[in-house]
Amino acid sequence: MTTPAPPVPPTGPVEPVVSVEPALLARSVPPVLSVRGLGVRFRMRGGRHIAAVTDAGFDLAAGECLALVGESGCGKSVLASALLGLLPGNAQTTGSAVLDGIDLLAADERTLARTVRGRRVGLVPQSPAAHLTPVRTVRAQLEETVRELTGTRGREPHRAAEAAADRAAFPAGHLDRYPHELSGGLAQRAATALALIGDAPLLLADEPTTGLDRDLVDRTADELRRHADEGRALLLITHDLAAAERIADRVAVMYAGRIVELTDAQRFFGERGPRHPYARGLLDALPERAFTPIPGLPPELGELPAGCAFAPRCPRATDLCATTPPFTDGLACHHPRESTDESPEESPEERSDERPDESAEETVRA
Ligand SMILES: Nc1ncnc2c1ncn2[C@@H]1O[C@H](COP(=O)(O)OP(=O)(O)OP(=O)(O)O)[C@@H](O)[C@H]1O
Repeated sequence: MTTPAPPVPPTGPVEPVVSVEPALLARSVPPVLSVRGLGVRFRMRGGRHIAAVTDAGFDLAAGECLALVGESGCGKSVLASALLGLLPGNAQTTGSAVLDGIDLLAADERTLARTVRGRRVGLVPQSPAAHLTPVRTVRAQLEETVRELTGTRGREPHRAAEAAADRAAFPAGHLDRYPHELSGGLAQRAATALALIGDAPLLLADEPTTGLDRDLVDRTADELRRHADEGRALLLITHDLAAAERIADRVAVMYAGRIVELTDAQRFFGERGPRHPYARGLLDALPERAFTPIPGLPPELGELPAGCAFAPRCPRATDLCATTPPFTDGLACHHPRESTDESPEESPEERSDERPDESAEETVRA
């Protein structure tokens, strides 16, 4: 049985901690993580394949938060699992993901277990209850992780465990509880504390704010942002666009296994907005914006249509969309929108004439 979440001390209004500077700074230093042409396919019975991730590429620098957003089932968690070497046996990967000189896709299990997970890459998992060891208290798990990662003994693991719990807004009074005695929100915070404890240079946070109320969402998001501000890289996988807006420097939008747009968070959430019609649709679907859902459903990843997978739902689709748009200038779309561009009838040539010079923006593919 789970116990209800205890009252958490009010944190008061917290100012958003996002700024443009980290993104600009991030691009001037070598990336912590460099992903190129990442693909994950699952072999299924009868020779079928599910293309969960296709040709994903991005760099992530120290001090930077990249939010990976997109509808359920588009491949976000599979991408994170690939980076940690946690894919099931029926998965095949292509491409590379280099962190600190190690290609995470090619590394053997021993390397991943001993030098990557927890030490170089911390994970806030999507299902914290499954991630926590059921027969150990939260404190025991935190202290054990400190001992394992740092080799410290004596009082230090005790101190570090309590500090990590505090950073993740996990109440000290609950540290001696077992996972089954925690609410979903508390289990989430315990898993966040575990992920923060190793101070890994790369933190993957897969839906870290699920099950939290808005105050705790903000507090957790700000703690993750602080992790980045201290010089680490943060990949935030989330449905929560408000959390992404609060802390992300850049936003990568995924649709049917592909990153279709990668842009500055300021542009994405600001007046200019994203250029991909799907990314626009995600924002327009928000209750605080137009509250207009995107018509239709995403395709089955085992039966992707030829060309642009979003075309069947896209108001701007033309015959050209039967071919896969290349990913250039942070975008994979034959008919992108600009902030001043409201007319779907306008020709792509006319629109490209109006396009502002974005040569400074990162091109994802190598
Ligand atoms: N072991 C597996 N075998 C076959 N298909 C899988 C396997 N694991 C995941 N998939 C498929 O890969 C696709 C992407 O799943 P993924 O969990 O990455 O989506 P997501 O974007 O993280 O969604 P959500 O936001 O709901 O977590 C889904 O269609 C899922 O069914």
